[in-house]
Amino acid sequence: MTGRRKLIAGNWKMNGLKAQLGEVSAIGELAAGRPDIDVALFLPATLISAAAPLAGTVLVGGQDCHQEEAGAFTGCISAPMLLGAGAGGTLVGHSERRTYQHETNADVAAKAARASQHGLEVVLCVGETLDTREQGDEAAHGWVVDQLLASLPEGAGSGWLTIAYEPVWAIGTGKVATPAQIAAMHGALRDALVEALGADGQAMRILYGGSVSGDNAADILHLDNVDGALVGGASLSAAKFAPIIAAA
Ligand SMILES: O=C(CO)COP(=O)(O)O
Repeated sequence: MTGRRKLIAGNWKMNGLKAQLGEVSAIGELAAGRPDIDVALFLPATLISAAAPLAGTVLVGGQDCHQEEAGAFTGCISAPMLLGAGAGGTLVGHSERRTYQHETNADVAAKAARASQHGLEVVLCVGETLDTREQGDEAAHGWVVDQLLASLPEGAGSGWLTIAYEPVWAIGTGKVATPAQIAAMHGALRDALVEALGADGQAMRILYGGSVSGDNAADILHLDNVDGALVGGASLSAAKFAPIIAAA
């Protein structure tokens, strides 16, 4: 036993209208049946205030927050706004934001620090592209460890921060990393966290994400140093999310 509670988290990305709120209630019911694990849903900001009262014990979060407290940043959402809408957490550094919004490691660290100042739980995402993976496992480990260390906020702590390893080539592609690839990367990330944070690095959760489904969840969730999953497509419906929660 590691002492780390499993976290099964869904990321709805740019999906979800009010008509889908029934899925949040249904996922809340699934979570009520598993008090031994944590369940979270990272929803579009437009749904947070309506979803929070329906979610039961599920932590409802945003998918990004701006590093500044407030100001002239049209279209952006601040940590206090997420909190005010009823969120208990946020993702930062998802590869889609690193790619399409050009977020840097320094941005990601600043976003995480700001979110934690406001008491939000944070899931910080890292992961390599196919080009990097094709340079070999050692190169991929080194690259992702460097990305993690450069994205870690000041005062990183296992009480509020979770890491998610999401290989970019496995996101939305149906190409899940092999159990051996996942175990090796999570081991490398664990070693880096322990070196950077000591005992707290041992206590910090590391999730896997990338084409997780009911079919592969059990094989992934029982690997050493895999403390849960960050699930995209299969979190959009309670029916598809249920077997992943059951596998935890
Ligand atoms: O990016 C992901 C979760 O943040 C993974 O998405 P998929 O599960 O759809 O591959």
